[in-house]
Amino acid sequence: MTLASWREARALARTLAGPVGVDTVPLALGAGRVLAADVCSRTLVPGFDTAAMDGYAVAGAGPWRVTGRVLAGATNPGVVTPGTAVEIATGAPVPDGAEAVVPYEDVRVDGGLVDAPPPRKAHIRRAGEDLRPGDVLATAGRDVTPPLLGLLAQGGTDSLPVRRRPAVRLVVTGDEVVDVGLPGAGQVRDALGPLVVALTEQAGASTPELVPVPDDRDRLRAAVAAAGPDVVVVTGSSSVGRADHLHAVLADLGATLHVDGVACRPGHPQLLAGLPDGGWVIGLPGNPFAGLVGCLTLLRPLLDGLLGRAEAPAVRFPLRGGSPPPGTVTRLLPVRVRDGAAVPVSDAGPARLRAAADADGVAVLEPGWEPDQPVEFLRF
Ligand SMILES: Nc1nc2c(c(=O)[nH]1)N[C@H]1C(S)=C(S)[C@@H](COP(=O)(O)OP(=O)(O)OC[C@H]3O[C@@H](n4cnc5c(N)ncnc54)[C@H](O)[C@@H]3O)O[C@H]1N2
Ligand code: MOO
Repeated sequence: MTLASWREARALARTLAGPVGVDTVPLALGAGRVLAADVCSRTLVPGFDTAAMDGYAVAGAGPWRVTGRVLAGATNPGVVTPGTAVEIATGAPVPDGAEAVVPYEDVRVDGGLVDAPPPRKAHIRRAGEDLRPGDVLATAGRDVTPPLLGLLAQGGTDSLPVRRRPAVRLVVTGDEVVDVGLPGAGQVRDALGPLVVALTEQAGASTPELVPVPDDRDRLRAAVAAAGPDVVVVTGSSSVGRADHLHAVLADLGATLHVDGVACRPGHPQLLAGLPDGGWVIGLPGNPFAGLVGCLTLLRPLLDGLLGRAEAPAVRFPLRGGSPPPGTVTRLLPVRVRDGAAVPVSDAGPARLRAAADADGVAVLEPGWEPDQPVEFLRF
């Protein structure tokens, strides 16, 4: 199989998987989920003509005789006629006939009369000026954000149709990999476990089940084949070394390789395969920054597809620095975003995470990119 270009690999990961099923959750638990259907307003907002200031609801020109008071929550705000006013609170329904609310700061009070120059602004929010029944508030595929939750509440929503969180198993391979404390002779601390778990949760999937596996073909096969998850992510074991068993295991399981190596630096030994039972397998290179690149290239787009997430337009910045990638290779470069430009963070070897940890995301330098051209930016 020839190496896929970075963009082809990413597009394939995005489009191969159809969306998972739908959960219905209470509105308050909707943040961070992906909408599975359009949501419409069920009501007028504001629900009634509403005072936007504390002051006096008036009709005609002043002075006005004050005939009453109406506070928020009132159900019968009464009436004003030319020459009369009702004292009113922000959020209260305005009396029939009111043409404007004059804020306290603008009136002179003289006995039972208030006076002010002709109001220049009505300070009345009209019924339905924000939302009307049937207005589409959010479309399927949108991420539910805190402000969207507030808007949906205004529109009378109580529960939300969202995509089920995809289930992920994270298989961390390597005889030398330890998951706590300080590594002993020949050992290395697992850097990909925490990184992939966090990235998976951030993408909207369930917290992955983490399965450490030694460099053993049978143990790896069992961990990949065990039923349950939508996606199995395997770290390490993706290359051609004697202890790299993932290709052999995928062949044993009758998997279809959709991506087997990507023309990018770092992270070329990454793969995406489909299991006969419909599950997906992603192989990430063991070198930690290369593994992170694999997450951005294959894992995050695959989860986006499973979640039915609408594709966000690419974010591009001019790049201050960086050198063109060789030939048909795409280079992924940790960058900070400063003053509208992407600035490389130096010293980003495939095994090193320092630059990525100090960066806001990666810049994508595609084949043919030349200095000072804009680059796509992928935020962490
Ligand atoms: N003959 C070739 N050798 C290698 C090639 C190649 O094309 N031909 N590619 C190199 C590249 S590039 C990478 S990346 C690695 C990928 O190897 P694997 O995915 O098989 O991973 P390992 O060999 O198991 O480990 C590589 C490296 O990363 C360390 N590692 C592994 N897992 C973790 C972890 N969870 N946390 C932190 N560090 C980890 C491991 O100890 C090794 O140092 O292959 C190259 N070789
Ligand atoms: O590309 Mo490897 O994935 O450099 O570390």
